[in-house]
Parts: sequence; structure tokens; C-alpha cells
Amino acid sequence: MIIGVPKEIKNHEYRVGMVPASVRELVNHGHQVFVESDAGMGIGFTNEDYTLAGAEILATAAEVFATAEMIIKVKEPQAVERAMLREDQILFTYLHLAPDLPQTEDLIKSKAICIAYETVTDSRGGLPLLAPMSEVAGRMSIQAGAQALEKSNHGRGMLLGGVPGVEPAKVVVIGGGMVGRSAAQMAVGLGAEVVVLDRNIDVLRALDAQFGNKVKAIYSTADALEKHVLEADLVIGGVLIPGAAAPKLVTAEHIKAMKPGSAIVDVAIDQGGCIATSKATTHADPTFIVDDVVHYCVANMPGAVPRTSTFALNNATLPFIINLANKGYKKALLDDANFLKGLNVIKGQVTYKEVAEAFNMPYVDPRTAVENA
Ligand SMILES: NC(=O)C1=CN([C@@H]2O[C@H](COP(=O)(O)OP(=O)(O)OC[C@H]3O[C@@H](n4cnc5c(N)ncnc54)[C@H](O)[C@@H]3O)[C@@H](O)[C@H]2O)C=CC1
Ligand SMILES: CC(=O)C(=O)O
Ligand SMILES: [Mg+2]
Repeated sequence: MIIGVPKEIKNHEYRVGMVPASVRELVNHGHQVFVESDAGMGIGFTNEDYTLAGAEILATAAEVFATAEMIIKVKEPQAVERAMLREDQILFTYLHLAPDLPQTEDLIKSKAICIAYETVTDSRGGLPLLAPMSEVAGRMSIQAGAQALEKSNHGRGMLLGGVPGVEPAKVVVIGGGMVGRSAAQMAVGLGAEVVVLDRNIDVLRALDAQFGNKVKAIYSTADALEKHVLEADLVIGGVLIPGAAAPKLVTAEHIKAMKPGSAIVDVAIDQGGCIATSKATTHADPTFIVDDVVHYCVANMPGAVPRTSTFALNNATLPFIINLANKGYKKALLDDANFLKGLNVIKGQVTYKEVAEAFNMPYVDPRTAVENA
């Protein structure tokens, strides 16, 4: 198969779809890989590193899109990239469609085969291609929150861990999955008071087993959520209903009633955010203030640590990329029900229920869609 890796173009996004070691694996399997010039420069990989791994370098994204049968990216395709997709081309990347009508419409129009990293599942009910970036973003959320609490950033002027004789900050994490657990780990490490809310009791049990009495693992009712959010110095939003727009659990009234100078980091912003006052921001301008609460809502947080993130992402995506290339998308998807969950749009049809529901569009069963493609 001919595989293309364009340079990422989202604001301050330096991750890349494939590192040279991944290219070498694909080439060893008999595939051809075309990489856009300087695609890996942001993490220290030169064009020569890629050619030594067996790739060919193309000068522009337009040439990569025109040449490749399968495009491997990191972030959802931006409008100019979507315009370059064509019928039957495979796109394998993060998509986050449910909160993004323009992208969904463009992918439908393209008639491409669009497989989202974030909805691929595993046999234990996990999200193996989202998990590594959630670990990064969860850990980063505490760094971002700590900065937001600094006075010069309009925060309350609090150190997360306090000092001897002074209380630590209260960190409230909504959602105890990959993001939530990683955030809790960092917040505990810094000495904050940590509460995690989730509505899955097994998740609460796992938190209890991991952190003991260093984390209060609380069942997430509207009542519990309101109590802890109003007491919080820092709120981390990490809920997910896979593939769906995030539920707005923290309301504008909650934000009004929070302490002046408190902060929120809405990691779930890539699915639209779980805080009513959130709107997506960029690494160039990551925060804004609503009712004296500092909001950090960067939708590509792992892009700030692209070296760590690219390796972590590639470790997870490589076996799936190899499968797609070796077997073709039909066999790769039909052989693996968990991989098939990644298919969101194919040849103009929406094959992910929550996306179809979000936009009142017809839903087509993915297996049927692939079999008929
Ligand atoms: N902004 C960014 O750069 C990044 C954002 N993310 C996003 O972070 C979000 C969380 O991802 P993961 O932790 O991997 O998901 P996950 O599936 O591991 O965890 C989500 C948790 O939310 C819980 N939950 C669902 N509804 C809830 C409710 N009403 N109250 C409390 N808990 C509830 C679930 O039980 C689950 O434990 C996703 O939207 C993901 O796309 C992930 C990586 C980077
Ligand atoms: C998951 C996601 O949105 C990211 O890694 O940027
Ligand atoms: Mg207030």
C-alpha cells in the first residue's frame, strides 16, 4: 500500500503520524511511505532520518494527499486537508466528530474511509488509541492548572501542595478514566487535596486501590459534583462517553459560584467540553476568564510535549497501521470488531451512532457499510 504522512498544521502541533522507526516497519512489510518534507522536524527527526528508514520525501501536503492510498495523521484534518481527501482514500487519525459538524460534513462529502483513533476499542472495554494521549493530557492538566492558579495568570495565587502550616489546594477531577487517573497521580504527587468523581463504581474501586486515602473517590451525582466543584481551587474535566459530545456537567451557574481566581482545565474539550463555559483554545493563547474563573481548554494538549506524545501514540497505532496496510481496510476492519468501532464515516455514510445522533444524520451499521463498499 502507498502510505502518506503529512506535516501537522494545527496551532503548535508538532506531533507526527509516524516516526522513522514506524516507517521502517511498514517498508519492511513491503509498503511505500511518502512523508511531507520536515514533517518530523518539530520532534527532531530530519528528512534524512525518514529516508534512511525507507521513506520518500515529498515537498508539499498536496503531493502527499495526491499520492497516498492511506493518510496517517495525528489531529483531525483541517479544512484545507479535508479538501484534499478523495473517494476511497483511507484516513486514520483522531477525528472527534460529534462536536464538529463542518468536519463531519466534509468527510461525508469526501467519500473517504475515515477511521478515528479515539473510538477504536479493546477487549477490556478500553480505548487503546486514545489512552496514551489521555495519559499525557491528564498529567499535563495539573501543570496547566498549577500555572493557571498563579496570580500573574489571574489565578487565586495558590501553590497546589501548599507549604507546612498552609492548606494545599483542592483539586476536583471529573471522570476517573485515563485522564482522571493520570491527573490524580500528578496532583497527589504535588501534595494537593484530591477528589475524583466518576459514575462507574469499578473506576472508583480502582482509584481507591491505587491511591488509598490520598484520593477521595466519590460517586458522581449532580449533588456531589456541585458540592465539590464549588469547593474546588482547580477543576479538571475528564469525562467521556466514547464518540459522543461530552455532557455539560459543570454549568454556567456553577462557574459563577466558584471562588474568584479558581481554575478549570477542560481536557474533554476535544469532544466539546464538559463545562458549559468552555470553548476550545490553542497553545498560543491557552486561557480565558469567565466570571473570575481561569479556563484552560486546549484541544491538543499532548502537542505541547510532542516527542513524548508521538512515541506514545505510535507505539499504540503502529499495529493497526500495519494491519490496514497488509490486509486492506475491508479485511482489517471486518476481522476485528474492536477495530471496526473506529470507523466513523465511509463513502459518505456515518457509521458511528453517537455522531449520527449528534447531527440527526442517518446511521449505517459499520459492518454492512464495509461489506457493501
Ligand atoms: N484536550 C486534549 O488534548 C485531550 C483530550 N482528551 C479527552 O479527554 C477525555 C477523557 O478521556 P479518557 O480519560 O481517555 O476517557 P476514559 O473513557 O478513560 O474516562 C472517562 C471517564 O468518564 C466517566 N464518566 C462518564 N460520564 C460521567 C459523569 N456523568 N460523571 C462522572 N464521570 C463520568 C467514565 O465513567 C470514565 O471513567 C476525552 O474526551 C478525550 O478525548 C484526551 C487526550 C488529549
Ligand atoms: C486525543 C487528542 O485530542 C489529542 O491527542 O490531541
Ligand atoms: Mg465566581
